[in-house]
Amino acid sequence: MRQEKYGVLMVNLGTPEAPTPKAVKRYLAEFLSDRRVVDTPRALWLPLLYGVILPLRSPRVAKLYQSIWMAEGSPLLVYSRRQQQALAASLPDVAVELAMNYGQPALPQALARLIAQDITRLIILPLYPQYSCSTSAAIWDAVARSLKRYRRLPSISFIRDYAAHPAYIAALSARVAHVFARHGRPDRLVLSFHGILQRYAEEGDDYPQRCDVTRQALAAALDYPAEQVLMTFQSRFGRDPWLLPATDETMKSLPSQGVKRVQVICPGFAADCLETLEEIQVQNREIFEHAGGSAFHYIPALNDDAAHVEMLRQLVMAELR
Ligand SMILES: C=CC1=C(C)c2cc3[nH]c(cc4nc(cc5[nH]c(cc1n2)c(C)c5CCC(=O)O)C(CCC(=O)O)=C4C)c(C)c3C=C
Ligand SMILES: [Fe+2]
Ligand SMILES: [Fe+2]
Repeated sequence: MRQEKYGVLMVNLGTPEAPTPKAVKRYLAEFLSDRRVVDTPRALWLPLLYGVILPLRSPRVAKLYQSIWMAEGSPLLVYSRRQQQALAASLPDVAVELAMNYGQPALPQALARLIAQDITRLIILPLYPQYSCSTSAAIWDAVARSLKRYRRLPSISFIRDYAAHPAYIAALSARVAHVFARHGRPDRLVLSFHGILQRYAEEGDDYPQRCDVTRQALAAALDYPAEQVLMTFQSRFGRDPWLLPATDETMKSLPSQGVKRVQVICPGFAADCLETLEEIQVQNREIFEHAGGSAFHYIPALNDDAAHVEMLRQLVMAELR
């Protein structure tokens, strides 16, 4: 029997290299050119992207990145690196690489580093707990594209998602229970997930169902009435309908329904980033308070929490058998 050599490729979305309009433009151009993300015909989309969206959006979004930037860099990359280091330490005989699907560290080079170590089994671990065509499948495409240049391929496992994995739910519920203990139980626990186009779900993406699986499992783990755990969708982009209910509209309407105290967690984000630290913790807090809410607590992402790293280790171990 041949000796197996395992390699894990952890992949997240990607983030600009600097909080400047130029770096944000480069990042958005790459990300928003992926057909898995925006599938509008290129002849319509590219003039709009390069002529309107990138020039207007890049300077505005760069300012937002400046407000969350850490001493070591973009939070998404800082936390992802820490996750990679902790996972590598917990799996001593496995090569663990981190890649971003857009920007740095680039996926083709991370994959090349694994292949150079003569791995026989490759485990692709998208850091998206709930599958979506716009994220997880985009990683699948990128890996397949990169592997085209190699003559000898390893065996490959693709971890499609982990929306209801017991260790994921346990890590989330420990995070929430900690905040309950500190601030009391809120009137509603809001789970805000990144949105996608409604049309993608109608065409077969089971992302909203996977988000709901997480919602129900988390409510059960917390022994909390499922109807008091709301699922909302944030970060709307463009004019076509996105999944509903929208996080911002929900925050605007809850206080008038007597919901004055909320706690908000974003279970779809493995690491804190612009979408959680700015859009939720700053913008949505303001919306809620402005509408008459009295207490808004943001519950941080799992980041490099020990329970999160243990969950990632279990996901990988299940593929090693
Ligand atoms: C059509 C556009 C987009 C789709 C579809 C989309 C899906 C999607 N995204 C994430 C996770 C992240 N998105 C992040 C930033 C971000 N997302 C979009 C657009 C779409 N996302 C944009 C334009 C941006 C950049 C910021 C902005 O211009 O508003 C990030 C954060 C990156 C960071 O650097 O901090 C993450 C993470 C998921 C999970 C998802 C579908 C399920
Ligand atoms: Fe996004
Ligand atoms: Fe956003």
